[in-house]
Amino acid sequence: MRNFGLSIREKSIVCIGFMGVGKTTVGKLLALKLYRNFVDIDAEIEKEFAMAIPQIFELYGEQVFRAKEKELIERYSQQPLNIISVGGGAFLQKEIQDLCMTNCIVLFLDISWESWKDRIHILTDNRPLLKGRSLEDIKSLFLERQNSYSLNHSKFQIDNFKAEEAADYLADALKLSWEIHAPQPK
Ligand SMILES: Nc1ncnc2c1ncn2[C@@H]1O[C@H](COP(=O)(O)OP(=O)(O)OP(=O)(O)O)[C@@H](O)[C@H]1O
Ligand SMILES: O=C(O)C1=C[C@@H](O)[C@@H](O)[C@H](O)C1
Ligand SMILES: [Mg+2]
Repeated sequence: MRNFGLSIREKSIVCIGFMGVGKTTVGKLLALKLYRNFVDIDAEIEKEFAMAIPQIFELYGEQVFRAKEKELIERYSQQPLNIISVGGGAFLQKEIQDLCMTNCIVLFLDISWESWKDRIHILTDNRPLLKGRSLEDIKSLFLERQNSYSLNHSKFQIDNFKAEEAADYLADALKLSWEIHAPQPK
């Protein structure tokens, strides 16, 4: 699909960041606030395979998962007016970075390691890349991954925000940028 000519207001918004920072939770709330369609790429992958992510990894392997992740992001990133939450590993693929940076507004949701590690107990079950790994190992992954998220249009530090507050913060920032970029009357 070609989307030449989409204005900044029409472009889809993509939430990136490490596993568990709140892309799905905050993205869903943001979509409600902006009256947009919400797409969670992990959930779409699960629908396509009709199974949960840990089973996809186990049965088909990570490469197959990554190929489907790219295919779906390619589709949704070229549509207008979506709020898209991608998985924590999506930006490891350069093609995905390029697709999102070109077609969408990319928001990096960030929290510090100190805040993140308090969440670990609610995350490990559904995330195969966390399961069975030591805290030290996970910290290394957390730090390694930061480089892939450095390509973005805006970064939001959301450590101290509840999900609802984080969504307000993002919505306010987006509305402000849309006002700034609004066409001026002649
Ligand atoms: N702002 C927040 N404050 C506290 N807990 C939060 C916040 N945002 C999300 N959570 C909780 O953290 C957990 C992970 O959130 P979520 O699934 O949205 O992360 P994610 O970034 O989409 O992760 P993934 O990359 O694995 O898809 C959930 O249990 C959610 O309720
Ligand atoms: O960070 C990652 O590599 C992943 C994050 C999750 O959102 C899922 O996409 C999957 O568990 C892999
Ligand atoms: Mg998610």
